[in-house]
Amino acid sequence: MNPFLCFVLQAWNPPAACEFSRETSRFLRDYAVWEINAFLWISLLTVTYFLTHKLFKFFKLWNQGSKIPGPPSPSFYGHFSSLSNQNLTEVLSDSHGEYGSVVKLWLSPKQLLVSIKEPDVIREMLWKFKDKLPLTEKAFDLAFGQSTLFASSFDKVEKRRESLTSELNVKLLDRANLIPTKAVERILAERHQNMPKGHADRKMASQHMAFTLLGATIFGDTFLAWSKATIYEELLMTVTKDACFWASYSVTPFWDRGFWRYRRLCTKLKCLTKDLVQQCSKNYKFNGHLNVRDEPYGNIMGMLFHGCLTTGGLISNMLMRLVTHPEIQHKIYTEIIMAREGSEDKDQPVAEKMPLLLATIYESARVMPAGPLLQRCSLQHDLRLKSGIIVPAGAIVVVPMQLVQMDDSSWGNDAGKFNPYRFLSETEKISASLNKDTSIAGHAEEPKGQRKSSFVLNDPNENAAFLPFGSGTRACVCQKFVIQGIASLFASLLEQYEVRLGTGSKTNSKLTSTDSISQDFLSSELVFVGRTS
Ligand code: HEM
Repeated sequence: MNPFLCFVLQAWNPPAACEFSRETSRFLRDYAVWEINAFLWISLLTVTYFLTHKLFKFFKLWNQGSKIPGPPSPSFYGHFSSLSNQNLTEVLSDSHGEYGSVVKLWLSPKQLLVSIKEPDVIREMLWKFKDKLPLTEKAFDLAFGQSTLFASSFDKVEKRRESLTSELNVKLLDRANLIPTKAVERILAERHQNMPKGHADRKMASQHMAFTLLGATIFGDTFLAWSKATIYEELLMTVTKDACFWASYSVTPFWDRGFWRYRRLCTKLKCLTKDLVQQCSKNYKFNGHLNVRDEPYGNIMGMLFHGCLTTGGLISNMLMRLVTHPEIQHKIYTEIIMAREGSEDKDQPVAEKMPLLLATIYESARVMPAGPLLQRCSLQHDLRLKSGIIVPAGAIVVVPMQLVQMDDSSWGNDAGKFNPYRFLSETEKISASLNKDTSIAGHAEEPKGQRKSSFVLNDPNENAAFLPFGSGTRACVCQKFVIQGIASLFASLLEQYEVRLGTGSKTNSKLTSTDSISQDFLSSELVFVGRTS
């Protein structure tokens, strides 16, 4: 009989009180032993289930991973140690060369990396795989707080992605066209103040331009008058620089003083963001992205960080290409002047009328993508690709951007050269009066005096290997908006200034050709020479 029932029945027999107290203590002891045993059994079963499940997942990953082609693991710990010495893109390039378009590498016994190089398989994967690596979400959460835009799981970001896409690409697109003029004026005025001779460090100047451009477009004119913008920019960059480091701890390092110092900087950044939003809401009626009642500040800070880093990178790369290809810079300038003359509203350049400028932006994004890899993972399910390869749940799937965007089979023999004309189609018109030479270095010149070549811009996304903004379910929501903003920025900038390389700039001595896309500037000082001076 159940000991508890015995206890209840005996409690109804008052004469046996002494016997009863002995019985009671025995009962309580038995009951405690019984409870402890039950608890131990349940714990044992739970731990066994948990470990078996982990072991099962581990063997499944090994089994399915071993069916994907790739170099053999140098040790039980995988390729990770060799990757730290060698560049990951180089290792992937060698592996793809030897094992085909889908290859695997073991990063650790439990971490499988699958790299895909074939554009059609990449498109398929980027549509099917909807989750991103949890580490990215952890870093964003730590630095900026909860975000519904940069979370790992697609379910968490789906709704906010949709609303932001329509907001940015419709309502803010007009502003992206208008604001840059004011932003550029502000940027150049600041630069004149700080550097009277027009000199500027390329990377710093690009980051600042991106920050001002994004801030002014997202927050309106008030941003340009905000007194704390400089501190905010510095703090944003400091906080984001260390986010991945602190997020890489599997147990939050509460014992580390550095961690608490970092947390204090994050709180300061959040306070400044609140201040900015409050300042701006006095002048604008915000909905969607700045309606802080239902929008976490994490989204705003995350957008500013990602936007500044990527847009700054693209602006910097554009400047580098323009100074090393002055003939293209000159042609873009001519294009801007012609677009201005043809436009009814002289203050508003129309980006569509500047195909060469747009093509130069696309080509700059192709030759130097914002990051080395596009990453995805499937948190729950295995995924079968059309080729028959099964990518097990939990594997990290990557696209090596440099390899895909420089591949001869997708871009032709000149894939390794900077050539914006690859995004343009030529339409020939006979013209005796206009006699402009539209060729660039490496292109056949046309007989002068008879023809005028004009160009139309092709849709760069027609080429499946064009991926600077990603593709598929988690693609960047701002492609249209960013391209428009950068085109307007450069239209204003190049109309007023010619950009040249400063005398203090040092290029990588191993690479001498100006056509080499991998040419790197160890330090690059730019000079902005006023067109009217
Ligand atoms: C030159 C500028 C930019 C580049 C090159 C760029 C590039 C990218 C890339 C490569 C991704 C990942 C796509 C993928 O995995 O398929 C991404 C995601 C994203 N981008 Fe951008 N981006 C730029 C600017 C911006 C700006 C200005 C904003 C917003 C203000 C923005 C918002 C986002 C968002 C919200 C995502 C996350 C989408 C998700 O996880 O679902 N991007 N971007």
